[in-house]
Formats: sequence, C-alpha cells, structure tokens
Amino acid sequence: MISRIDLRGDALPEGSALRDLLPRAEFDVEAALEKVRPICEDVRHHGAAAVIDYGEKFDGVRLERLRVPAEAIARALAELDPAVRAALEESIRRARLVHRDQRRTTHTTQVVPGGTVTEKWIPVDRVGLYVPGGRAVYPSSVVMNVVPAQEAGVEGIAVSSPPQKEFGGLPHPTILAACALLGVDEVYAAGGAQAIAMFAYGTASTADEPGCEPVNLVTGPGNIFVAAAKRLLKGRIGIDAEAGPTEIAVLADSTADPVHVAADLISQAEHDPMAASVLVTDSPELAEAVEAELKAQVAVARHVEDRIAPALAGKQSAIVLVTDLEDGLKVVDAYGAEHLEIQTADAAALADRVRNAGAVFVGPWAPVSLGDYCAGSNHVLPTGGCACHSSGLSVQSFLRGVHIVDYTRDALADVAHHVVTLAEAEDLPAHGAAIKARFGWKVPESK
Ligand SMILES: NC(=O)c1ccc[n+]([C@@H]2O[C@H](COP(=O)([O-])OP(=O)(O)OC[C@H]3O[C@@H](n4cnc5c(N)ncnc54)[C@H](O)[C@@H]3O)[C@@H](O)[C@H]2O)c1
Ligand SMILES: N[C@H](CO)Cc1c[nH]c[nH+]1
Ligand SMILES: [Zn+2]
Repeated sequence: MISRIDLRGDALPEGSALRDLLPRAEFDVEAALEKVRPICEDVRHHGAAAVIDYGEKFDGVRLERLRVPAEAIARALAELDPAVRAALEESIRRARLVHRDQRRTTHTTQVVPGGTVTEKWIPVDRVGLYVPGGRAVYPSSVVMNVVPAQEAGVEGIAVSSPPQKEFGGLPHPTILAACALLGVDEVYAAGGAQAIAMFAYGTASTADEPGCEPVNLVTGPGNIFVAAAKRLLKGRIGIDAEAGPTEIAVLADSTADPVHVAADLISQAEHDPMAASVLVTDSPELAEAVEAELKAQVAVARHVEDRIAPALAGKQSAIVLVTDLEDGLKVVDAYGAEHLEIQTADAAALADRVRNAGAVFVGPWAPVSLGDYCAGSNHVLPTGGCACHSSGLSVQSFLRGVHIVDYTRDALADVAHHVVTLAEAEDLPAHGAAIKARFGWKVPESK
C-alpha cells in the first residue's frame, strides 16, 4: 500500500536530485489559475452576488446573505459541547502563550551621534483569515489564524469558511463557536477562490447587510483553488503562503515504536488524498513493522477510501531506507517537510541539526497531532518544500517593520560626501543634489 525507496549502499544523490527522489503529489497551482481567474473577476465585478452564486455551484447551498448573523455565532457557542469548548479554550490559551512571546519590540540603533534608525513594528490594519471547510472542517485553524493576528495587534479581523449545506449554509457551528471564543464577530460563509476574491476586492453594502471591506492581507490554508486565488491576487493583497496538502515526515531508528510511527503517518494522511506521509529510517525491521502496523490501523480507520488509502498509496508517500541517520538527516532536510518528527535514541540532538522543516516534533511524546491542536505551536506551516525559504504563520506574519530615520544636521553633514559619491557612481546626480541643497549646494567637508 505504501511504496518503499531503498537508498542504502550507494552514496546519496545531492541537492535537487535528492529532493526529486521524493516527489510531492500533483498540486498544479499554475493550472488552477485558469479556473479561478473567472471566479475572481466575477467577484470583482458582481461582489456578493457572485460569491453567493459560486457557493451554490461548489458548496451546493444558496445563501441569502454572506455575513453570518451575530445570533448564529452566539447560538453556536451556547450549543457547543462543553468538552469541545474546554479543549478549544486550552488550545487558545497555549497558542496565546507562545504567540505572545513572538511580539516584536521597537528597537533604536544609534548609527552615529545624532543619527538613529528605529525599527518599529506596525500591525496590518485589516486581515482576512481563511478557514478550510471542504473535506473536513477546521475549528483549530480558527485558533491558529486568529491568535497570532490578535497578538500582533491587528484591529480588523474577518474570518471566512465555506457554507455547509447541513447547517443551512452557515459555516460549521464549531467554527462559529471558535470565533465567538476568540471575540471575532465578522464571519462570512464563503469558501474557495470566491472567498479570497471577496477579501481582496470587498463587496458593496446592500439594504440587507453591510459589505465586506477589502483586507490588506489574507492568511490561512486551503485547497488548490484557495492557493491559486492567493497567487492570482497577491500584490493587491498580501498573503502568508500558498499552503498545499498536509505532509508528515518521520525520521526514526530502531528505538521508535512502530505503533506510534504508523499512527502518526495515518494522522496526516487523513486530511487529503494528496497528503504525504514519509518514513525515513535506517532500520529495515522498523520499516517492516510500520508497514504491518499501517495495514492493521488503516483497517479500522475512518476516511480510508477517500483520503487515507489514496494518500498512503500515492507517489508522495513512502518508506525510505537509508544507511544511517546521517543520511536520514540529509534526506529529510532535502525534503523539507511541513511536519518532521524525530523518533530516535538521540532525538533532541538530531532535531537541533535539522535545517528545513515547517515544525519539528522531538521524541515519542510530541506527535504532530499535538501540534495540530494543543502544543501552543502554530499548525499553518509551509508545505511542498517551501520550508527551505518560509516560516509558518506567526505574529510576524501580521506585522510590518518600518525604519524611522532621524539624523541631525551635523550627522548628515558628516556622511554627505559618501552619499554624493554613491549617487554619482549610480549616475543619479539628483540624489546628490538633494544633499547639497541642504548645505548651500556644496558638499560639506567631513570631520
Ligand atoms: N497547512 C495547514 O495548516 C492546514 C490546516 C488545515 C487543512 N489544511 C489543508 O487544507 C486543505 C483543505 O481543502 P478542502 O478542499 O478540504 O477545503 P477548502 O475550504 O480549502 O476548499 C473548499 C472550497 O473549494 C471550492 N471548490 C471545490 N471544488 C471546486 C471546483 N471544482 N472549482 C472551484 N472551486 C471549488 C469550494 O468553494 C469549497 O468551498 C487540505 O488540503 C488540507 O490538508 C492545511
Ligand atoms: N495537520 C494540519 C496541517 O498542519 C492541521 C490540522 C488541523 N486539524 C488537524 N490538523
Ligand atoms: Zn492534521
């Protein structure tokens, strides 16, 4: 059911050749652009009416209005299962602890006497947070989007999630309840590309409801249509990342428990038929035991036909045998998984050497599921190998650093000749003139 790749014996390929040994599932955002372009254009020109039309087409439910009424949000919280409420509250509490510590402080550097550069961090004014709701619904993604935005100090927060037919076209009630727990009252029942376009272009107010004001930044995971709309509208709006299907890599040795490893691989395969589950190990015995465990556990799992089985059987999932853990480390670094578990005898030491992963989970007691819900870490993480250049969602994602430059006359005079020289070197004399104009059109002599 899951394929094997044997990299023992020969020297490992290097660089991109090593990365290519472990392909991802086809997630052709470029091709999806052609599908989402007309959707985004429609929303641009026809606003809420177009979003409602696409909701009917793709989500099978025709809405009267996009904005979720305050009573529906309050009702969802009132009717929330107390155990789910307690779990969400704990998830929020832990996420707040971690994200509060990510806040940036204003920092001033005195470059020369009388010359300072202050770096100030300013939150984005208004954000649109996307919470997926196609194959599964993700109240936990409400927490992972909203908490960093709030801790960054963002004032305008809007959430959108697909309308659910079985709930009369509202987003899933647990998503609404999570919004209520977090104090978010601007929630829309819109999914896919049309939701991202709604955030980017805004919608006009009608007699029935206020429109959605355009946002500055859109964050949150989603399927290929969400990713394509983000790519298309990037520039008009900022985006966090084009998150692709979920992935887990486990680097394990003979000390790992095959029951845990198999359970963790299945846990992420449960998201999507394109999800990737990869085990990298130097132990053929562990590989065999995990294969047997996968069979046993899949036999009693839910979501097998539509997600777990195709995800594990896909080219994106594999058990990779390596000569030793040094090679294993090279393989997982080349792969750059969204989630990387280290289940080895010296897990902490090995984890410390990882360079490319969205998040690293150390040892037997830190499964990815913990991070998905209640570790305090963020679960919106770079996929598709983007961990080599990008980070997961954080307070930083919602901040802009601004340099405030403050020089006295003397401090400018002291460096003026360098500025003029560089301006001349770039054949941009007007730049130099802007300095000379302040000193009677002469370059002041440096001290
Ligand atoms: N990285 C993370 O933090 C994270 C967290 C949760 C989920 N995920 C991933 O997010 C993804 C969620 O995808 P999903 O599909 O379940 O939910 P989704 O909310 O992203 O997409 C559902 C929407 O897609 C649109 N759509 C469906 N078919 C369409 C079509 N043919 N053409 C145009 N639009 C169409 C519909 O409008 C629908 O509302 C999964 O891949 C999951 O693994 C990632
Ligand atoms: N593993 C997903 C991507 O990081 C997040 C998630 C939400 N709910 C369960 N899991
Ligand atoms: Zn998950």
